[in-house]
Amino acid sequence: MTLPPEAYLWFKTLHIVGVVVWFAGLFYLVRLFIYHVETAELAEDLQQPFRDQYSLMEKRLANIITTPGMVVAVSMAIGLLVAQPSWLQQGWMHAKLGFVAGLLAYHVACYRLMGQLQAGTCRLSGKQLRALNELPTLLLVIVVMLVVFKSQFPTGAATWFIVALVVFMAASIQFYARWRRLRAEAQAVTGS
Ligand code: HEM
Repeated sequence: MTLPPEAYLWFKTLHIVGVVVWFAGLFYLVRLFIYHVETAELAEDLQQPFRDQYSLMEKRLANIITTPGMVVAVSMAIGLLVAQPSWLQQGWMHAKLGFVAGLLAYHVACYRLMGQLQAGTCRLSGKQLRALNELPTLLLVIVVMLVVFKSQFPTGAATWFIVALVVFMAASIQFYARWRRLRAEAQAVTGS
């Protein structure tokens, strides 16, 4: 079967739309997990109602936005490879597929975490979840660089860029954790 020439551009359009929806879902999902674990800081009588609400929001976000986004992104990517199989002979595509496998593993891990949160068995802290939430950002940057630069991937500059990004993310998480601790201490002193 020969595909019409514009099929490739349709696959690419829908691939990019799928990727945007998938990432929007992944970013917001782990943010909800953070709010979910931090319900432990609320007054006793508020904890369960908030947990129930976050569980519902997580389930809907994962099943109605995140997973459908992933299915569109991956199925359109398969369409792109069928329309142009020569991509599969290029090194940058092998690297991209490796990072996408990592992203799929992250997607599965989010579902496992969601189950643990709903069962009340999640042992991760808000700070650990904030660090986890940075992982898809790194994968996004690397995959977009691969697909844009392709065989001209600037390995040296890209490595420095990724290292700077990781340092910036780690520092932001540490500063935010410290700010939260100081704010909690100040509130305990003033009783507000
Ligand atoms: C299932 C795995 C994937 C495969 C097999 C795949 C394959 C492809 C192919 C063949 C193209 C067309 C390249 C071109 O025409 O220049 C493309 C474009 C693109 N992909 Fe993917 N992709 C996958 C997953 C992803 C993911 C997870 C992201 C985002 C993190 C992503 C981001 C993009 C972007 C932004 C473009 C447009 C690049 C451009 O037109 O310059 N892809 N992809």
